[in-house]
Amino acid sequence: MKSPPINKAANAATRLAKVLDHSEQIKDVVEECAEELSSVNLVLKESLADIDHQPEVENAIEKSGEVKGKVQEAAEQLTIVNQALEHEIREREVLEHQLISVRQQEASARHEAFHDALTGLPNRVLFNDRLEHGLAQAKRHEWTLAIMFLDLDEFKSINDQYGHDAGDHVLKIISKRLIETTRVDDTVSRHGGDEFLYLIMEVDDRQDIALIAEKIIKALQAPCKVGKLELVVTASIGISVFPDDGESADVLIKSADKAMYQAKRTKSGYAFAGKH
Ligand SMILES: Nc1nc2c(ncn2[C@@H]2O[C@H](COP(=O)(O)OP(=O)(O)OP(=O)(O)O)[C@@H](O)[C@H]2O)c(=O)[nH]1
Repeated sequence: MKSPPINKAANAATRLAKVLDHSEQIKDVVEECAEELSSVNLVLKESLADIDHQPEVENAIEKSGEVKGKVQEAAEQLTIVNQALEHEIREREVLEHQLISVRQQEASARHEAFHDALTGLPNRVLFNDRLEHGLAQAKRHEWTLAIMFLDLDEFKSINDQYGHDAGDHVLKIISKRLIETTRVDDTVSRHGGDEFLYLIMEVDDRQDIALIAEKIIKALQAPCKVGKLELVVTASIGISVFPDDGESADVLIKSADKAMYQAKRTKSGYAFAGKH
């Protein structure tokens, strides 16, 4: 599986920390070598003082002293390199945290763009996208789809009698129940106010759709508990069916909206668009 960029960046800092660890070990070895060379040279010099003058041995000791100097210098350079590595690791860690925070902000902005702030349901934009996608699939596989336009009845009176906050609370409870009545492949969205739209994928026939509408109406029947209040909210549902009532998203939504008004007028709970 491909790792996401944040993980890759995090791995980069971890890899760099491993390189630093390795480099620190090498520096320790080099420092140890310099110390050993130094003590060996000291012993050699002391021994040489006791014996006859031997220029080759003196030269060798001098050379060894030079080597010790170089090894010491290498150890110092390694210390500088390791400090730079430590600095780089700290910088990367800061960048990684910034990257994670930017990604989280992006994800939350994306969520906000496609969801309703009050209820968390998909919004109009996401619903339209799912509907377009659903219609394309339905055309390809010759499926029947249903669109339901659900509008709460006299919701204004809840706001008027109990206040806007109570109204918000009711909308959240209703939304939760609507989600619970939705199958995985279906979508329920809030179109603003007290209007909700359903996309029901792959239904068999109108009898099937009617059963779903009845299930939704039943789910809404239970009183909504808002503090000490128990508020009963009913809804009217208009239903349009693809392909019978139209081929485009726009036509299907308008037909469902029209059918919803008919259901509201006749207090029938739900009504199908057209005459079938
Ligand atoms: N609490 C709350 N109320 C909202 C929100 N959005 C819209 N409303 C209110 O919802 C009410 C919808 O009222 P109407 O469109 O007149 O519908 P209704 O009262 O349900 O009447 P019918 O649809 O004819 O049954 C209005 O009072 C809006 O102010 C919201 O986010 N929170």
